[in-house]
Amino acid sequence: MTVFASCLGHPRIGVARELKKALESFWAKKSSAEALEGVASSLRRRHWEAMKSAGIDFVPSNDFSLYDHVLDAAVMVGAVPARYRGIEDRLMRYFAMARGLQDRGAGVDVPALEMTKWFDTNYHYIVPELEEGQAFQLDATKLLAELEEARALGVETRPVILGPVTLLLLSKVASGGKGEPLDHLEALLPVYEQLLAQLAERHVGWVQIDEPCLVLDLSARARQAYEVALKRLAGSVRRPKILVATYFGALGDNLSLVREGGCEGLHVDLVRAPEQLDAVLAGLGAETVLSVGVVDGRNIWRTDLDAAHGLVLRAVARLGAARVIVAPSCSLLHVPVDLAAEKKLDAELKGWLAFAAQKLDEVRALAGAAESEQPSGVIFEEARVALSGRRASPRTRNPAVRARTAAVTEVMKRRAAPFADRATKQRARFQLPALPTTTIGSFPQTGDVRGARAAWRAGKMSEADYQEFLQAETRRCVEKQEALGLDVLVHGEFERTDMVEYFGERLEGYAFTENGWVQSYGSRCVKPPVLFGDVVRPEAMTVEWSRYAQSLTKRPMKGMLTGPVTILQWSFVRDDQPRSETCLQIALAIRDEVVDLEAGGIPIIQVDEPAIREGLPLRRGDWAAYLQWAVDAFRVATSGVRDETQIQTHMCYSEFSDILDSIAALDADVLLIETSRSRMELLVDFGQFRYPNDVGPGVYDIHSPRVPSTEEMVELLERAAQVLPVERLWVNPDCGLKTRGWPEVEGALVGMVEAAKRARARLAGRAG
Ligand SMILES: Nc1nc2c(c(=O)[nH]1)N[C@@H](CNc1ccc(C(=O)N[C@@H](CCC(=O)N[C@@H](CCC(=O)N[C@@H](CCC(=O)O)C(=O)O)C(=O)O)C(=O)O)cc1)CN2
Ligand code: MET
Ligand SMILES: [Zn+2]
Repeated sequence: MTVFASCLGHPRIGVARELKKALESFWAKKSSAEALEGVASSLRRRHWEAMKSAGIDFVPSNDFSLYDHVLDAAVMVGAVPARYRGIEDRLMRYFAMARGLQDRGAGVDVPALEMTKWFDTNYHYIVPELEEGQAFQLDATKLLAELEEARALGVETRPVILGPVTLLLLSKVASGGKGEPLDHLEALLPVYEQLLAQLAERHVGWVQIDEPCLVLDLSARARQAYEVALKRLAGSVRRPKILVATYFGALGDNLSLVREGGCEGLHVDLVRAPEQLDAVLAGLGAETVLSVGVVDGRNIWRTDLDAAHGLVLRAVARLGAARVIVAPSCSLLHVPVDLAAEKKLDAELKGWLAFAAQKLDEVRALAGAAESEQPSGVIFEEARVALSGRRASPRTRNPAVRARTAAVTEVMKRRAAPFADRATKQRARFQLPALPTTTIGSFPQTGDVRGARAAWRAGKMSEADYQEFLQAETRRCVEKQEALGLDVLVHGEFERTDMVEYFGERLEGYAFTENGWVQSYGSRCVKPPVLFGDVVRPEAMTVEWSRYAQSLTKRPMKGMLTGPVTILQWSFVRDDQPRSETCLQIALAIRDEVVDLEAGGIPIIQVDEPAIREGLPLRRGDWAAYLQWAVDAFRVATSGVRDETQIQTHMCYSEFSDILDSIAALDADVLLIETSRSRMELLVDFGQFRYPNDVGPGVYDIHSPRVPSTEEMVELLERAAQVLPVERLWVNPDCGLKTRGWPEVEGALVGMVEAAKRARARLAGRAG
């Protein structure tokens, strides 16, 4: 009997971001739908063949997506809101849901569906929208086409389907609608039953039904939904075998739901939650197959194969080889494609890493060795050598850094004076008008900027020319902001590729990749830097740029840094010590930078923490511990400055009504947050909570090229002024402007400055 190897999902963007390029070229009308489909299909082929030749027995299909797999699932069940239904062309309709569609000539202007974070990852999914009386209808076109496409290549696949309960739990009810998404379960289930029947008709052996919501704290209602849904799926008359896939955490109490459900297989994440193995083995149905996720699908370290093997062996001992499948912990969507594409990483470090291709080899090796007590073979030997090398390496430990984190005191976590006193001094220093205007930091990363950087990297532009180019961009940006009449300026971040990658490149303890791209949303990718050792800041990272920018203007220039929690969250982080420890090391490096900026004459410093909400543990019971160290890290990073130096912070994805006390505990002088898409709903909570410091509620959405009207922005400011004191309000966009073009940015900012003026006049009576 052999143990099978499986993969829950392959990265889809392509090792050279082929999909990104094809999508953007199609959207820019530079290439046809056929060309896009051609690239997509050759990527699918390449990925299937890679998995096949790695010896993976359960190869997924329908894990590919042109934009997002949750959107694919919404389309598959017919959850297409009315405003898109008139769009005839399938592909146009799909992208309209993903990105909105504006065609002035044709008089079409439909906004996109909302987008939000996929669990605690930096991947974003499209939020399905359910209408009142939502009728579902199966549209299995994509799923079946991919199944047959793989078959034509001689690959038999296990299709991946987002499960019905997770689909509903991730959806929202269209605004103005009543009830909650789970109300639609009864209407939705027949679509899944039909789909299963169609797959049975096509002799599909297994399907993978993803139900990651099974690792969350579930309401009674959601538990009941699982009871109903899993039984209904399992009870379908004709269907393939079902593997229920869970990942990103432990099943906990929800395990019984799966057992009662009666599906043939369960996948569990033993990387995030190895401790759940015993409970799962004890609580599994008598014949259920267990897919053990023992290779980390969320990080890039080479697997400790002996430890992973230990877990597999325990499962085999209990269940027998026939009931065990070896797998990565989750879809490989969250890791880069292939380490072999990295030519510049040093050999030692490279030996510590595994990207998707290498992880598949690890899965295969673990499956092959599942029944031997003492696994041997090259890959096990190499893993042992690499791991012991990594454990012993002086590159990962720096005594000075450790001494410094151990010596962090309570005083280092506190500004010298309370906010009220700081605010008085800062007001006297800056003399800003009421409702001061500012931006979040980045200005458009145009083709020119990226092109210059690419040329410089390729050695086609000299260092001096590149620096001069960046200075000219910065100068132009400062001039524009002055002309627009903004009150607090920024330098524009032209020297940065990605905010986190930029800091990773300047800190010791970090490595960075050439091709380590991971999809963030749609065609947008990030290259998370690799944090492998203790973090040291060898020299100032941003001071020269900020000083240069400040030298160009009399208005206050904001220094622009990324906070420790976000740097941690958006990097691939070492797994050999607690994240809290690593975060504190980063915090100290940022603290030094903050202090250097102040010494360099920068009066206001923004320390962004957009990922603080994303890092929140999936289970509520784990929140307090996380929030404690995350808030502490931010405070360590920002408390080294004088009262007169203003600390701002920025957060997008601002669903933090339930962590407002922690947001307040950051004690930033000014908090610039995303609020425009929720029409300031969040601020009501801020008002009720009596959020003590200054707030800049974003007055326009930067995710769309649409230029908002001035009146719209005035209205939002008036709403904000109803719940918070006018004298503590700032005026700013929702987030940075790097993904936008200059024309729309200028249009929007002209309007924003004007909106602030009008709001000042209207609200003058109320300002203290
Ligand atoms: N890390 C991170 N996570 C985040 C965010 C973020 O800003 N950073 N924002 C939120 C939303 N997520 C986002 C993720 C990515 C991008 C984004 O714009 N990514 C860029 C890549 C940015 C980058 O690193 N670009 C490099 C490489 C650019 C490139 O492709 N160069 C071309 C040539 C340049 C040209 O001529 O176009 C090439 O090498 O072929 C650079 O600027 O140098 C993209 O996909 O397009 C935006 C938002 C949440 N998560
Ligand atoms: C994703 S938050 C971005 C903050 C950063 N300062 C910027 O403007 O781009
Ligand atoms: Zn942001």
